[in-house]
Amino acid sequence: MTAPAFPAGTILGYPRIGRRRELKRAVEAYWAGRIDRAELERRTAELRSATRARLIELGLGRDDSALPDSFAAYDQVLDTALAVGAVPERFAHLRTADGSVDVDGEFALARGEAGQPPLEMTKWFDTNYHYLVPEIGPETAFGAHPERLVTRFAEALGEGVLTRPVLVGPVTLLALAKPAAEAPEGFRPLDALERLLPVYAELLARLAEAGAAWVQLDEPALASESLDESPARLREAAARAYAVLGTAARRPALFIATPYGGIGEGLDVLAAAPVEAIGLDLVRGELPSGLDDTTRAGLAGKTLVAGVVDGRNIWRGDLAAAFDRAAALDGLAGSLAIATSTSLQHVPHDLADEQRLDPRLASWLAFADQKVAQVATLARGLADGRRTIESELADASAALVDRAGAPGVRVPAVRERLAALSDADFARVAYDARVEAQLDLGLPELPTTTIGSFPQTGELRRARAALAGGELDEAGYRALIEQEIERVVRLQEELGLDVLVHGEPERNDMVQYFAELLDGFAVTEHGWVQSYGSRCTRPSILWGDVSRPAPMTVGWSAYAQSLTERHLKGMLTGPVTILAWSFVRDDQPLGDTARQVGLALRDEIADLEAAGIRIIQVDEPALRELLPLRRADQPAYLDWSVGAFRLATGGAAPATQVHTHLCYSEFGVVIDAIRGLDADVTSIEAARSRMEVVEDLGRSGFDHGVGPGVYDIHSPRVPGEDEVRELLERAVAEVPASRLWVNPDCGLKTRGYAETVASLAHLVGAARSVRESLARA
Ligand SMILES: CN1c2c(nc(N)[nH]c2=O)NC[C@@H]1CNc1ccc(C(=O)N[C@@H](CCC(=O)N[C@@H](CCC(=O)N[C@@H](CCC(=O)O)C(=O)O)C(=O)O)C(=O)O)cc1
Ligand SMILES: N[C@@H](CCS)C(=O)O
Ligand SMILES: [Zn+2]
Repeated sequence: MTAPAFPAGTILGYPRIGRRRELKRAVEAYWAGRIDRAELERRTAELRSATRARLIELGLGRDDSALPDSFAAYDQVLDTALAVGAVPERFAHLRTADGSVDVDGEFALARGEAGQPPLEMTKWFDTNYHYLVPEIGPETAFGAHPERLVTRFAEALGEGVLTRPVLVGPVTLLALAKPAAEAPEGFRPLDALERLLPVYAELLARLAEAGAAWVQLDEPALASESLDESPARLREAAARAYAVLGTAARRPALFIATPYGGIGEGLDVLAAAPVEAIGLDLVRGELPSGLDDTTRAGLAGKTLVAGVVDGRNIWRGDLAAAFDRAAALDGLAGSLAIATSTSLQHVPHDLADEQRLDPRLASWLAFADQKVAQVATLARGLADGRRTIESELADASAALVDRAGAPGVRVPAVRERLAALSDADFARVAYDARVEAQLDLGLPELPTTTIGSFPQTGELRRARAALAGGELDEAGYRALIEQEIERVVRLQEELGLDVLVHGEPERNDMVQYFAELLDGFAVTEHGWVQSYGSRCTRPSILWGDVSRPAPMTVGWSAYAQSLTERHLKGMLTGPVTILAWSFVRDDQPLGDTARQVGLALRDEIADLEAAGIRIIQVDEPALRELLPLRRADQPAYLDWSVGAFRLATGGAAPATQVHTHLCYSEFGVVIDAIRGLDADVTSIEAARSRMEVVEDLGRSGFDHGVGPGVYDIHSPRVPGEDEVRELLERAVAEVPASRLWVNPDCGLKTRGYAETVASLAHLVGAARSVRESLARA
């Protein structure tokens, strides 16, 4: 086909939450019954319209398919799964008369419904975004449901904007899916590719009919070596998929984007395929080199879309280097375009909204809107020559120089302390000796505990907002938090939990709370980024050397301990997670930064011990998330990440019981790293996957304490006592009871009190009943 011209500059996706979290507010109001469906539709349409207007204002083209339509009410993977009819059998009743699933059905899949747990949720590549895992089996009734895509395309066209619909590509959709419950042993979702392709072809035909000139298919699976399918099989699948889709009778031009890393030989496959544009992540991936003649010939007829503006962080970066990287590709393909390396969904909307950031720091930054403007600048430079954008390039370079020399970026005292570390600082005494030293904790068999947070009530959040706005003073805020801590402690005593927590009511977020108290970080006012569904976080900006000016959690933990005879577990966020969920400086290796955070936490642990806290949990839910997608990079990562955790905890006395907690990921591939953390007890998400991870841990020879989650806290569903007991019995079959803990999958901050109390009562009841049956055996 003769392709329409690809836009000179584009982005792979844009934040959809809204600059004031309009999407969050709309869907949560809908779920709470405060607005009806028509109002929900009205508000989401308004948000999309505002987004289009903004992107055009920032320099993207109105009528050249430069604007991606990357909207999703909950999740883009779920939207694509629904567009191809991949609805799990257990949710078949959600299909409407024409077989599609409407927005209510979509929310039911995402959030579960009575008696039916939701789709599993897990991390999207190495990001803090969570997608819903499609369930695919040989019987999955695929069918094209283009209505939503077409309606949104028409909505934009009605405003005179020619958008570029975005879908997750067929290879990635299947590579990220899990086998449906009823699939036979050994079935792999990618086996369903042949049946799925005609459905994608149908979607493309319908979009072409509606007038779409280009469609973007995201195939990040090609950039990952960490999926269940081998890179070779993924490439083979991509070759087949695009041979079929590329020769479909009626279709828009195809832009295959491959964000999150380099695709290596995947480029040969896409170059050979009958598609019109290929997007490369040139921030994480390499410039193509050593290409053979066939690949060169394939590229000659295509557009190469150079992803040189980093979609993953908020640094303004080296714009001149980005330009040169893109320009180096000139002549390699039929034409060249500029893009972001990934969707901008991982960064906040607009730096201009941040009035309280230090202006010097702000001059080093670029949020989504500034990155769109960077794309437009670079595209102009490619078209009109480098000299036409010389002043923008020079300004960005000057900001980089300013940043390198600014006070706080390199603090001698922090660097000297790091340089003086020795191996001994990274190790505690042997585990067996620690078990001995901890016997006087007097814990029962199968001790019960929670992961840290209790429900974050509206009252707490409002109080924090009032404190920030000056309507509530420090003393009033402290009194409220202490009142909440006391309530949570009493509740846990009544429920009969063995190891108590203070409930984390003082924390806006488990990373931001620490970032606000550590030197080297800045926080934003409006820098929200979608984490999953309607939930957002405000990643902090780690810009300088990190140190701890004062204790951060000791006051709250000591207060909670003073209220009870039981052990109170201190609660910290680990160095890897603090890095993973912040925007981290890019001017030194992550390992160096992680060790600085590790030292600050080490001091906090010493202060908690001095305050009489005997059990301390250091959460590392992001340990798996940061694992590099390329295997060659993984050993170095595992080395520094495990090292930073051990540095944080290595000073703890043998009698102090160190816990860690992991969630939101499949941990099979980092089992050795979990062992390497050498925590006395590891609590780990397990309920949704029915304890699979316990088997993995057993196989790996893991012989420390373990608390596989027996209550899935991601859904408002209250598990029955029998259900919890059954999960516990599975765990007891794999792990000696002497090492087993009983706890939920994760913290309870997103839950309401009613379901929390009921679920914890069942958890304690189930633990008691299993304890009794063990005693009888
Ligand atoms: C454990 N998880 C976390 C991840 N990343 C983090 N950085 N933090 C995490 O905890 N990644 C993996 C998972 C993802 N899970 C979640 C779970 C829950 C949320 C969540 O609930 N987010 C909240 C925002 C939390 C927050 O920062 N709250 C602040 C600000 C509160 C606020 O919005 N205030 C209002 C005013 C008050 C009012 O009237 O109610 C306002 O500003 O408008 C606080 O508590 O002070 C969310 O609402 O989405 C995220 C990730
Ligand atoms: N301590 C944290 C861990 C979440 S991953 C909490 O309970 O919310
Ligand atoms: Zn967790």
